[in-house]
Amino acid sequence: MESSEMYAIKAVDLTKSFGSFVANDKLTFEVKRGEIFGFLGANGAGKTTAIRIMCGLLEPTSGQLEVAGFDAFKQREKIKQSIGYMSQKFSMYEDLTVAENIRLYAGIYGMSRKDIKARTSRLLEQLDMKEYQKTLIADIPLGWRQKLAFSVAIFHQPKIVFLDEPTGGVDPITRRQFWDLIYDASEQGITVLVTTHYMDEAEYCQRVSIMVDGRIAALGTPAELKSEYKSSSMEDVFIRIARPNWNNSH
Ligand SMILES: Nc1ncnc2c1ncn2[C@@H]1O[C@H](COP(=O)(O)OP(=O)(O)OP(=O)(O)O)[C@@H](O)[C@H]1O
Repeated sequence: MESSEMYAIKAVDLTKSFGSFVANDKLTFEVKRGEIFGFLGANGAGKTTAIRIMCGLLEPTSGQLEVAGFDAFKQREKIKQSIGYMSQKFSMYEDLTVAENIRLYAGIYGMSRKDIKARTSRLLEQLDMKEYQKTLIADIPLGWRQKLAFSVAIFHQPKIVFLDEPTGGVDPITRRQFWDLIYDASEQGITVLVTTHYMDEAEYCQRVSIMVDGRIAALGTPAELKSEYKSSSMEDVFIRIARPNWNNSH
């Protein structure tokens, strides 16, 4: 495969089958370094499977994939060391405090105690959460939890962070604040691949792909896709591509 210096992720005909079922069908796409890439698709389209492969957790069936310069068939451990991951479904341990969660995750990611201490206090200041460091995660609001979970996922300064529906269930203002953190991370050079069901968030991405039934049906900047599908919003683009029968049945 061509050198992937400028790409954080490069997939060519990436395929994953479970028996005779093809969950990812010849995905070909690239994510540039530092890019904020939206990975969209209806439920069951195959996003989570692709993310698990890109995180080095699942071996692809065929095709080619490089993540952070490493081969997804042969160097899965190296990939795991180069990435961060956050999902709304599971993010922080509720029965540990804010500071304990940060220490736990940073330790898992192999950071030294000295670095953890110095950076924990900086992080809590940035998030305006210093006075909550001894508060149990269960006792802080969901939106704060998610901002903290994102900060923890990039605490070890990975090359790429994967966000699987990171803002599910939070209000629009908190979601906007969450996106400020995403932009900060991207400015620091961290590549962000994010899935979301909120189409206002799709507009915040630099480029998006839309998966339908295991295939990438569309890929481009939000402006390009709106123009291509003669739509005024990403919501409209998404409905046209991902739910072709939606207009007929509603
Ligand atoms: N281990 C597995 N064995 C068999 N089929 C699987 C397995 N994992 C996923 N699938 C199937 O692959 C398809 C894609 O699932 P996937 O979770 O990747 O979709 P998704 O786009 O992430 O959807 P969601 O947004 O609901 O998580 C589904 O039909 C699912 O049932």
